[in-house]
Amino acid sequence: MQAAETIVVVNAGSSSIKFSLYGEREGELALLMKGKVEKLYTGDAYFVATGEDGVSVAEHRWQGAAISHETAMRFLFDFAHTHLDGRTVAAIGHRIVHGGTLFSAPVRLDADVLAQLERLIPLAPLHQPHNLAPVRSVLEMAPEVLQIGCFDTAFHTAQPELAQAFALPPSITSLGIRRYGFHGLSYEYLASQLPELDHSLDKARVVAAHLGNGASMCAIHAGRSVASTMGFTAVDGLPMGTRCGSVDPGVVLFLQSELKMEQGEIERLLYQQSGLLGVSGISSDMRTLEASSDPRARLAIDLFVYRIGRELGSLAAALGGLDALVFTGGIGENSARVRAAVCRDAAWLGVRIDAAANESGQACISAPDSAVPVWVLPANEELMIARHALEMQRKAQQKGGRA
Ligand SMILES: Nc1ncnc2c1ncn2[C@@H]1O[C@H](COP(=O)(O)OP(=O)(O)O)[C@@H](O)[C@H]1O
Ligand SMILES: CC(=O)OP(=O)(O)O
Ligand SMILES: [Mg+2]
Repeated sequence: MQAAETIVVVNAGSSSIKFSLYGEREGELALLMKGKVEKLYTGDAYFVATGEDGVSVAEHRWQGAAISHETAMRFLFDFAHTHLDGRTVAAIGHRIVHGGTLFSAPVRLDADVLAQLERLIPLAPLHQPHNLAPVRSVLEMAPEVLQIGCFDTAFHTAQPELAQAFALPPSITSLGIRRYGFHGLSYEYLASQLPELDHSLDKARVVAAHLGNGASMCAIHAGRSVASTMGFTAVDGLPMGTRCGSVDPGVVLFLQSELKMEQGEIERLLYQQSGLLGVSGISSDMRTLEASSDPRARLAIDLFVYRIGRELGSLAAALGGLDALVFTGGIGENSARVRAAVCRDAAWLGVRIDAAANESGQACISAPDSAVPVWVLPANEELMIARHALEMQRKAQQKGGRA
């Protein structure tokens, strides 16, 4: 990458869109600017961008109007475009939630790849359409721009066969109906950071909890994914902001056969009307629930914590032990209450936290006598995407140079 070039990163989550601009300094990626639109669809969305010194450079609020991914994306593209500071775009790195069976590593996004990824929209309806829409817009407006897709599923392709399998006949499994796992860019980033915090963690058995609007947990052994709570789709596993997490598949059959619900209604129920929102009837947002004295808000948080505890036991079993526990994501990074409750329930694993360190937001929140160190690390899917995009851009340049 040249000094006057930048890598643009776009990360469309279910309730937020994040973007970053990276330059290169002395061979290393350097963050120039980042921003995000949060609380999409709530009527309370806001945008904030910060410069390389972390100081706010712009803010915007959409009071009253429920902002969609499309509106937020258009706003962010305009914003990024006017803040390129004369730099040209070396590559755009996109987070793509589902890579299916075809994509297990970053890939150049062209019309053919895009068509293959669009077929996966039903497997990630809250994400894939919003991940792909900006790719298509750029392909139409500026087809010469290098666009790189980085997949949430890719990190989990290292999992053993058993961890990826459903107990279904091979005729079904062979269609790609198996467990994939998501939030892989976040876990890949954590796996790259942990040995920097403590070098003994490079071989460790770690359970990482990415708790955001989408929430999952991952068992990581020596930096590789071993098991995850999410499966074929990102609706599996933990309850989330609006997603139900694991339910007995018999529930879906019952909704269909006895309640006569249509496929679209069932999808809306499981993806958009369940989880924290469905249980509380109040909000999908943990901040709102924590501020509420309504017993239904309490119940939603309790169920969230209970299910994290159950999955922690299951993932520790998949690892054959537990050497570290890590929290990340909007809730994992910011909710001392959720972390304290999860760690209280994990006392049987020897987990003990330092209440003051937890409340004050330290990186290491375990007590000195905890059998398992507990870390809180900010998610940085954008940096992971930028690393992949830079590597792909260098390869493309070498290839171009040889041609
Ligand atoms: N200070 C906080 N305390 C508790 N929860 C928080 C706090 N800040 C953010 N959150 C929660 O984080 C969640 C959003 O997580 P985030 O990772 O940003 O979302 P996404 O999955 O869309 O990327 C919301 O439930 C929000 O309430
Ligand atoms: C996969 C997923 O649930 O992503 P997010 O947390 O960004 O919604
Ligand atoms: Mg996210």
